[in-house]
Amino acid sequence: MHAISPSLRWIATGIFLLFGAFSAPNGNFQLLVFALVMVTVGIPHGAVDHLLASSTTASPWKFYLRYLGIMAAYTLLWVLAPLLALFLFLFVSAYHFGQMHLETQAQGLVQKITYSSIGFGFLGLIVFGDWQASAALLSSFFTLPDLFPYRNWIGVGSMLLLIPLYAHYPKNPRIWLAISALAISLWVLPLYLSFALYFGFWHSLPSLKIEYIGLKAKGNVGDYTNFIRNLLPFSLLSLLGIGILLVAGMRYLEPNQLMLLFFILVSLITAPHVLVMDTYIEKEFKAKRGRFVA
Ligand SMILES: CC1=C(/C=C/C(C)=C/C=C/C(C)=C/C=C/C=C(C)/C=C/C=C(C)/C=C/C2=C(C)CCCC2(C)C)C(C)(C)CCC1
Repeated sequence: MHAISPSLRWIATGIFLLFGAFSAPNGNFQLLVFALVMVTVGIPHGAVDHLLASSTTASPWKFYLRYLGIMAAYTLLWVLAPLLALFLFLFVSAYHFGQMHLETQAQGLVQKITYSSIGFGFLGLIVFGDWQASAALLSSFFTLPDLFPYRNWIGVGSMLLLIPLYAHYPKNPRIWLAISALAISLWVLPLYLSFALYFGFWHSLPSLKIEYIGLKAKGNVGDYTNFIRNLLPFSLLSLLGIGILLVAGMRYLEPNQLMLLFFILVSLITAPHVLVMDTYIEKEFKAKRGRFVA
């Protein structure tokens, strides 16, 4: 996995751009690619959180109670204050995305702001690159201001938020080119392809690589097959839970509302997952300088 994933990311980027060019109007095709990516790498990348946390948590039961407790609290927040829950989801996601690009220790506030800036940069390009689709999704539940006229400026702002990532690699044109190519791809692709490309190949796959290397070094998993076997139980459980709720929702909700429900359900597992990864990265990468996985 270590050797193949960098080139795999670029092959995926090329294929997604071809998909985008030839299938843009076909919403079903986009959704199929999106679903495939979520099922194969998106959801599974969080499914070994219990193994990653095993070195920092005294008892497994404490871990599961805390994990499920955070999910329950976040569900309550969506019910009581949906807008706050959405903003929190965006902030937490941005921090987590940025952190996984740099894999550095968060030395204080500046580093945490750096992570968030990078994450918001990529999220901004994904969400505002196809604002029509994003707005349709969000406005199925929230009242939105008309941001379409500002879309290009927000795109420029998102690129500026990526400056800390460029600055992290002074005089490294190869990495700068990689960041720029990814940013442009995310901006031009339709929403679901853009999100699937970034989340699947630039976040989940590199995260799985980090998880595999770390767990193998500690003897918690064996070869790839054993790692995949460890990913299966909680991936299947989560997919089953999400699947049941989406199928139940199909009776009452419009397609865009269902899609938003999907993101809401993902946000529930995102909250504890980000905490586990934060603790893990802080501990494991103390001595290392970060790197942009290109
Ligand atoms: C271990 C465990 C488990 C499992 C877990 C898992 C499986 C996890 C996963 C995790 C995950 C899987 C995570 C994820 C993350 C994600 C993210 C972070 C995302 C983000 C996104 C966003 C932010 C979006 C945005 C948007 C768009 C794109 C469009 C428009 C709209 C909106 C704005 C929403 C269980 C629970 C069973 C049990 C206990 C233990």
